[in-house]
Amino acid sequence: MHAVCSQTPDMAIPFPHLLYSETPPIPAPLAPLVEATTAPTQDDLKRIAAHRAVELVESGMVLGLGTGSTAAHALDRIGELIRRGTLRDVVGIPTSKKTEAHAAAVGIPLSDLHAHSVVDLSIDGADEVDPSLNLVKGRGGSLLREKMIEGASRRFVVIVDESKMVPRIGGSGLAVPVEVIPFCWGHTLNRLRSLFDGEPGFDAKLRRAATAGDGGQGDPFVTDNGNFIVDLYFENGIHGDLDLISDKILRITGVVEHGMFLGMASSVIIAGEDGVTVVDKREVR
Ligand SMILES: O=C(CO)[C@H](O)[C@H](O)COP(=O)(O)O
Repeated sequence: MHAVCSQTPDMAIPFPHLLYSETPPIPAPLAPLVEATTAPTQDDLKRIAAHRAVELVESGMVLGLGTGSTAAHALDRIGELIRRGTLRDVVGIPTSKKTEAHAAAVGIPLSDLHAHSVVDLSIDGADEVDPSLNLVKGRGGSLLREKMIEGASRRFVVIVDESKMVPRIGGSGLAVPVEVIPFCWGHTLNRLRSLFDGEPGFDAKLRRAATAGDGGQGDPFVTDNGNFIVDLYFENGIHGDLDLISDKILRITGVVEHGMFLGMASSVIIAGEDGVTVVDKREVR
């Protein structure tokens, strides 16, 4: 722990009864998504979920463009449909600089929340999804812009492969990210740690930029907003009232936002080896 303030330091789908199908409003995919004879890879499943979500995109829409390897498939598909002339007059609001560059490269016209304070449809991936459609997002580091844009959306559709479904968020052994300002980040980290004092197996760590050979002690990872990320680790997931826990985290001065997206998803599209399941917010607790 740094004492000095420094600015540079395969599970079953649990909702089979909620499965419904939609009538595709757009032409079929240009090429087969998966060779029929081989089992789909995880990336195939991500693409299948993404293409299913893009079926919801209509001409004239303002779109929230997600970040990550699953959302990237949606960007490619939207770009493809724009180039074919199937989609017209759509604009996309990117949730990260990486997405901005990708969207521009595939020909999606870009905008922002200044010009469009209401977004028609956002499509994005997630790191974890619980049975109530609460999410963990931000392991790619884009949680703040994602939460702003997806929170401004009439409809927020989450796209995942089935490995992202968990009984309890924070329980997959991976981090729940919290974006913090660089100033005195160690102090903010300690305050986050004391919030979860007594939680068995809890840990909080500053995220470092991935640099080969530095033993994980390299420069801090810096978000698109110039902030740092503190990753929270829970041994058995986050227990208790998630809204209350969210409020407690956000009340710490120095915290900008966290990666729990509670009650925000309108629906989740889950691609698995046995097919696609769509779970709608209205059908869960
Ligand atoms: O929240 C995110 C980025 O901040 C991503 O949506 C999340 O990490 C999922 O990524 P992937 O689709 O690559 O698994």
